[in-house]
Amino acid sequence: MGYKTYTCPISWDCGGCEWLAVPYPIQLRRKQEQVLDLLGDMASADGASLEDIRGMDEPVRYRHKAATPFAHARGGRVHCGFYAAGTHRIVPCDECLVEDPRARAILNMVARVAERLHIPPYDEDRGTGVLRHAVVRCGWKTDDVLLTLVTRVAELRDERRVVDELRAACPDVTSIVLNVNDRRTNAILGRRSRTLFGPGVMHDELLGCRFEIGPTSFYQTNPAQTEVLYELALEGAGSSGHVLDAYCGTGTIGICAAARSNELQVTGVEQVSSAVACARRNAEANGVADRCRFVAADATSWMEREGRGQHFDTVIMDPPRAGSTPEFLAGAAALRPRRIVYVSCNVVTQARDLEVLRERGYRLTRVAPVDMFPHTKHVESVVTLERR
Ligand SMILES: C[S@@+](CC[C@H](N)C(=O)[O-])C[C@H]1O[C@@H](n2cnc3c(N)ncnc32)[C@H](O)[C@@H]1O
Repeated sequence: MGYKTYTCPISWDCGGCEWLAVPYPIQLRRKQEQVLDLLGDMASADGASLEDIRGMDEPVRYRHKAATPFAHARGGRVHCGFYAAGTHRIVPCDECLVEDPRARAILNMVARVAERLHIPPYDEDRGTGVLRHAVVRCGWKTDDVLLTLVTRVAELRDERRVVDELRAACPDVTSIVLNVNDRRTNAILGRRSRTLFGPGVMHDELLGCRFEIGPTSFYQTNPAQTEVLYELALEGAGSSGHVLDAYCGTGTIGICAAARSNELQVTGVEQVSSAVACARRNAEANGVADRCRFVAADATSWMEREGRGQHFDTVIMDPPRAGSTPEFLAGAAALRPRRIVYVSCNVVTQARDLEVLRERGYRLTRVAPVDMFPHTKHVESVVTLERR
């Protein structure tokens, strides 16, 4: 790919791809250095290998999830796009370099339909209006496109017509869900969802397994690199024994592991109950339900209440950016699994948590950075630890 850079007409305003002007090989080098700074001392003290970051061949169109806020504009227009960096000013966008090309056109079309049908955008200062956000999830290996409309109210006026217009304007959309968020919050999604059209979920495939993903379930936004990330986690999981898949979302890592080896049994723990329901259906769909069990619980409470009495050969953990808790980490180490595989989207919190595991008898054996978000400063890393 050499040292070419990519251009985007709104890159100065949008703030989404803060490293767009930096050639991709240099972005990768910077991310590698970031991981080296944070984990290098631990890795060399433990004799672990710090591998080269795994990047993308062509770092464009990788985001299979896209979202937009909505706001009033002059003359009854509805604005949508990205928030300008550090503000809530909306920068319109016709086409985004890093998104699945279908996604932005659909989001813009939602704004046009809202204008035509006089659906008022949400006013975050006053807490009034209806349409807050729209989120599009596009399948990578499937043609599924799930559109979620996030509204302040539980019912849309003229709901049938809204759906008909959206379907006519966006024939790629295979499902439409209404998600209600009536809280004064920056969080996009609310807790209640209702299907307006189609199955209300999308499907995708990772490492040969098929997954159902609900509108409020976590699903990695870069599926191509997710396969790279999961391969690393599965190598750490081994091919037999009992695996704990903590912070499991819709069960993707554990199910891929179970599908690969009949000798593996999986327990997954996830706090979003609708994601756990998806995980159970996903285990059925992939023929591994007899060896996979999914529990809806806070990972720390589960570890303190139920985990303690169980035997696990491997713990895979993939917590959110804030990382895990000292209690979960202490509990995981007390189970004395042979290996712990820590998948992280925030190496700062990962480094903090790894220190706890090292103090409790584990040593790093492998550090493998992965670039899931080209043109941003974010880096993921998969760290494998073994009991000393
Ligand atoms: C980074 S995602 C990983 C999900 C999954 N491993 C995957 O690759 O799709 C983190 C997951 O942890 C869940 N989560 C966040 N806090 C949690 C907690 N305290 N207990 C259990 N799950 C939690 C989130 O809902 C999310 O599904």
